[in-house]
Amino acid sequence: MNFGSSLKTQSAKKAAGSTPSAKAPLLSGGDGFDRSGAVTPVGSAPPSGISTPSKASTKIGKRIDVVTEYQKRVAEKESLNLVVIGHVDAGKSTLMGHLLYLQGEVTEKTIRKHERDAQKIGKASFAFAWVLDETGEERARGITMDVGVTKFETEHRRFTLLDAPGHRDFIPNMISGTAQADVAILVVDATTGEFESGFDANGQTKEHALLARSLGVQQLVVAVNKLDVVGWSEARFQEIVAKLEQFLVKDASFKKSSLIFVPCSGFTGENLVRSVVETFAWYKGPTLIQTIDKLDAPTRAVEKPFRMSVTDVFKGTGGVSAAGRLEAGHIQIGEAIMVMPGSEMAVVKNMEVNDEPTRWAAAGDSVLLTLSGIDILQVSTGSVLCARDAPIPVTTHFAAQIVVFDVKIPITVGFPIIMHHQSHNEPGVISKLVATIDKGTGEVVKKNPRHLGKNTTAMVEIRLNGRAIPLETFKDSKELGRVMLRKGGETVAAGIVTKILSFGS
Ligand SMILES: Nc1nc2c(ncn2[C@@H]2O[C@H](COP(=O)(O)OP(=O)(O)OP(=O)(O)O)[C@@H](O)[C@H]2O)c(=O)[nH]1
Repeated sequence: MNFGSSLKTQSAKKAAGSTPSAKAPLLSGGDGFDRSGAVTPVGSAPPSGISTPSKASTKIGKRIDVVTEYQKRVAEKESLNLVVIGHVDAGKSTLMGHLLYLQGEVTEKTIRKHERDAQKIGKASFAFAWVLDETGEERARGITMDVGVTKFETEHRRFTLLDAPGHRDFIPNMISGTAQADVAILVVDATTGEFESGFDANGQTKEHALLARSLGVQQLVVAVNKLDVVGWSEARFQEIVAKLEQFLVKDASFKKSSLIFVPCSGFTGENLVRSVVETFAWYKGPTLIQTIDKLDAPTRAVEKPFRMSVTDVFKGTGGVSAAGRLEAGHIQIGEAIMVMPGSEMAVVKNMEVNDEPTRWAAAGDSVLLTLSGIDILQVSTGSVLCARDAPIPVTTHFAAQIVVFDVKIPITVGFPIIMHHQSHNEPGVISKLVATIDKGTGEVVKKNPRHLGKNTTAMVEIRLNGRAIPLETFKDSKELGRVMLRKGGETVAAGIVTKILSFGS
């Protein structure tokens, strides 16, 4: 069984660093889910030891009208979750580390220290990447493994930045990170031969772009990076734009109007915040920072029942700390919530959004909650925290509409898969091929097909082999109703959940 990745905010990293063995999956020796069978009926009183909102031991204060507060906050500045994706070594961490430095989020002193330390281990060129690649192993290997989470602001937007790993071994982490994102920067290396190897069948450029689109990312900024290596060549930039645009529009279904190509160098900093190199004068468009400052924030499901998918759990001061993103609804200190699977109750004792203490959070926010009245074994990466009167369904059997990727072997009944959903990845099978569908009209082309080939859209049923996981239909939740199907380290299909066929607890 695999638990997928954990996304770590800076506070989560600090706390997890101080108690490394406290992460739920490690402590539980399994999945961390309660298998005692203890199920609390919806709407009933929480088990003893758990405070209801009115009796909570924590200082609750006045109840906040979160929807009004949220609207005020949005009017001031929109918040967006931004994931940085792309082939291994395309320069994702360097680009974003440099951008954070130029935006004043990282001090000169820190960069100089990274430069000295990186030089000592023969990796001088990684100084900016170390802003985001914080672990010893990531620095020693010169690759991102976990998804680094940090925050920064532009003139009109607040960003939560997710730096995804490019190496194919860490695609589950990349999926987990991208599932949290509203918009993406796809970084490609313009170096001769490097763009091509990232773009070919074994490269991650195409797979990351397809995954991002399938996970709901609609706006994509393509950073055509390392242009310093090719003498700021306009011809090279245009060549890459032409190849990528065709793929992104035709195969990955991005709207042409939602794609923006920005030439730059993450290493020299050219065109991140400003443009100074004379040989680059052919480019008259916006800088990277101007581009992302104009990205649109999606409409958030603030008024739907509360849902938060947990990406990291650790023992914090004063309770169990759960990091993740609010997919829907809102939450405030003192409120009781339900953890699914397991139907365990807990009370929100404290919270942080983007490392700042706060009293409330709403859909779209990356949050760190401190929960009281619950054991760490009952919450794990992949759990969904819910409104206690509207818990998320938990299932091992569901129907989905899928799009088949570039598969070598056609999909047949019994086809084994690893299903990725948020931070979960669970083994299962495609248990039924219901029908093939016309992608354009949605009409059934063929009932009970015997196999599904490349680019087919189809209705299928999926059965998980093990535990039940929290899942919603796409109709109920655009965020929690998407799945990715992988096999042998390759993505074979992406889909949306259309019907839950069995219910667990
Ligand atoms: N010349 C040049 N080198 C760059 C540029 N951007 C990154 N590099 C170098 O490329 C190497 C890889 O950079 P990273 O930022 O670690 O790449 P990454 O895409 O984050 O790598 P993964 O997360 O492991 O996939 C480092 O040696 C960087 O210094 C650039 O714009 N120009």
